[in-house]
Amino acid sequence: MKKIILLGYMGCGKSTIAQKLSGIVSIPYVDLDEFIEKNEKMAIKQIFDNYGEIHFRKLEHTYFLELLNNQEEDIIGLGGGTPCYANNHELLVGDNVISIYLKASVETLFERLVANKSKRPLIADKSEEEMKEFIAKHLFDRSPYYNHAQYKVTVDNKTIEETVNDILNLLA
Ligand SMILES: Nc1ncnc2c1ncn2[C@@H]1O[C@H](COP(=O)(O)OP(=O)(O)O)[C@@H](O)[C@H]1O
Ligand SMILES: O=C(O)C1=C[C@@H](OP(=O)(O)O)[C@@H](O)[C@H](O)C1
Ligand SMILES: [Mg+2]
Repeated sequence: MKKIILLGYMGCGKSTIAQKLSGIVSIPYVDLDEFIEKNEKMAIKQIFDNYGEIHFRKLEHTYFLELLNNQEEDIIGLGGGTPCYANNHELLVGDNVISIYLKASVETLFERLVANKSKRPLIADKSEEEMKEFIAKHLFDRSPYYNHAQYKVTVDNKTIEETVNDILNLLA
């Protein structure tokens, strides 16, 4: 079976949608960040704080490759930065994967991230004011990587169920 890969900016819903989709189609899922945390026995924030982002990006690449090659989970929720480092974007194309960019506007991302920033080292220390500008610039920089995905699903103003339905429609 092909691996279904969900990607997109922090807060677009990768972890939430991967879990929900998995429950509906009865295909096991794995969240790359959770997989890293479990294997490294450390929270993502701690990995950043203790060893720095470059170390995290190396781990992220290694564990992403491991997940692509395992036979266990066929739905993978990536971290927001995964496609943007270590040529990981090249792994989003090809016959063995179905890659889906969950596309969200700056407004949607901001709304979801203000309430959920503490575990995300890139924004944890930013004020609300700083965050909006940061997200806008960062999303612009990262979009070329996200656009390598084979499919795109817009998530603005959609419930979790509606986004999952859109994904099911494109998989059908
Ligand atoms: N319609 C929605 N779809 C997905 N997530 C949503 C939605 N509405 C609110 N959220 C919330 O947005 C937050 C970010 O979602 P998360 O799955 O952690 O994103 P990601 O893994 O892409 O960073 C979560 O707290 C989630 O509950
Ligand atoms: O965008 C990023 O660079 C990151 C996104 C996070 O995942 P989520 O997108 O699930 O928050 C996590 O991998 C880490 O904090 C770095
Ligand atoms: Mg996530």
